[in-house]
Amino acid sequence: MELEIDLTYPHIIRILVLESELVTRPVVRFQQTIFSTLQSRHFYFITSKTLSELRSEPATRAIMWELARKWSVLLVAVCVVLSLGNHKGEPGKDDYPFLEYDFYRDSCPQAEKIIRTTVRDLFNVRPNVAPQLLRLVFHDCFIQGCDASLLLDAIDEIDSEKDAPPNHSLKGFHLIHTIKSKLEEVCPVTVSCADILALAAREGVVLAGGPFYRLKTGRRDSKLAFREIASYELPSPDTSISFIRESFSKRGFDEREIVSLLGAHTIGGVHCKFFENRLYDYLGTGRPDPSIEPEFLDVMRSRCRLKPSNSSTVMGLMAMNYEQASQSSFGTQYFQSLQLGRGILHVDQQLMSCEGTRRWVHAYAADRYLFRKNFALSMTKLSSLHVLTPPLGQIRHNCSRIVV
Ligand code: HEM
Ligand SMILES: [Ca+2]
Repeated sequence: MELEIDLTYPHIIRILVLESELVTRPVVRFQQTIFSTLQSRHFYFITSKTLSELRSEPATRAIMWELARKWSVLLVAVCVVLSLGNHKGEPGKDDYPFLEYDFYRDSCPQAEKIIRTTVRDLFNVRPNVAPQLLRLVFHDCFIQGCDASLLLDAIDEIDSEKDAPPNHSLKGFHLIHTIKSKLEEVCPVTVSCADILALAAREGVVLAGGPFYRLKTGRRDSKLAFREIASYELPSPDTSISFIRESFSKRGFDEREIVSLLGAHTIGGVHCKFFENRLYDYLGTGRPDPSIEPEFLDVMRSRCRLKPSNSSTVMGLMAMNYEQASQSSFGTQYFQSLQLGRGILHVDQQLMSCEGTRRWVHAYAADRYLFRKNFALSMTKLSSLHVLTPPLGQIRHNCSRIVV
């Protein structure tokens, strides 16, 4: 067994115990801490806490004690909490076998760093890059997989997905372009746009207070775009819960994962046009959606007045800024709002309308670690859907055009 610690992110301690031979010598040194004999089982912990925060938490202390007792491991720093043991859906080393960790280690060793620092710089100027990137990766991966098909412009044979109605309100394409231009300067035609999208969105999540998740790389870019499929397969904000369940389950997501992914709606903004009908004329009744809590209905109506039409007004999905959407509230506040009938989009509030999803809303509202863990796992899965690997696909030079 081997212990690997990655300190790429200063505020994140990632500890990965890989299955292999039992090692009885000290294997790693971290802040004067020696980790020694470890046995059996595969662990993957992600923590977004600092060492002192970890030490002060009773839950963490209990886990450290449990580990120390069971495996005679001396742990001074460890691990909140992807729960102990292998959880269903937890990424193992054999998941997504066509991709690799650090795929560009030889061909472009600076790639991940360039992506990280560029997103950080952009975020420091305009924090709304984080939700923009996150939404882009969802809209790309949901349609024919994570292949950057979404980024192609309508030229020649390409029927651009950008022209599909559900994609009209997407923003942030220029961010991918900026990152790609920097990468082209150092490693021309090497790093795929699909990898840039996945890694940049992950960066955005971390910057917006969400959890870090590990991503393999090696995705290739598609030579096609799928406007028509995007038009009817991307869920509308007025979708029923049964359609959501069906379309996500076709892509391998269960209710636990669906509810966690919708936690992305903690950050970013929404145009009034996407929920106006709930405020004034729900399903043609001339009345508001009865599931909206009355006080919240007044607030939303005051922000999105019907006349003169205000449908281009944007309000925060959770009406909060990035300081508020910090680690403590990323997700939690979204789920607590749903419990109170304060979901903004119909699709959000729908999570409370059936038992299968409602129980996860309650679970995530009560336990932010559970949410962060499941969100991280679901994002890893979303970011690896139906990837293209050789001999399929290509590496584009410009993310909005195929190489001919
Ligand atoms: C049932 C599925 C979903 C529907 C119907 C839906 C719909 C929407 C709509 C209508 C908006 C507002 C767009 C605007 O006004 O410009 C939005 C925003 C957003 N969505 Fe979703 N969404 C869904 C799932 C997801 C998932 C799975 C993610 C990510 C994992 C996601 C991430 C976001 C983000 C981050 C924003 C804010 C974008 C920004 O501020 O630029 N959504 N979504
Ligand atoms: Ca795609």
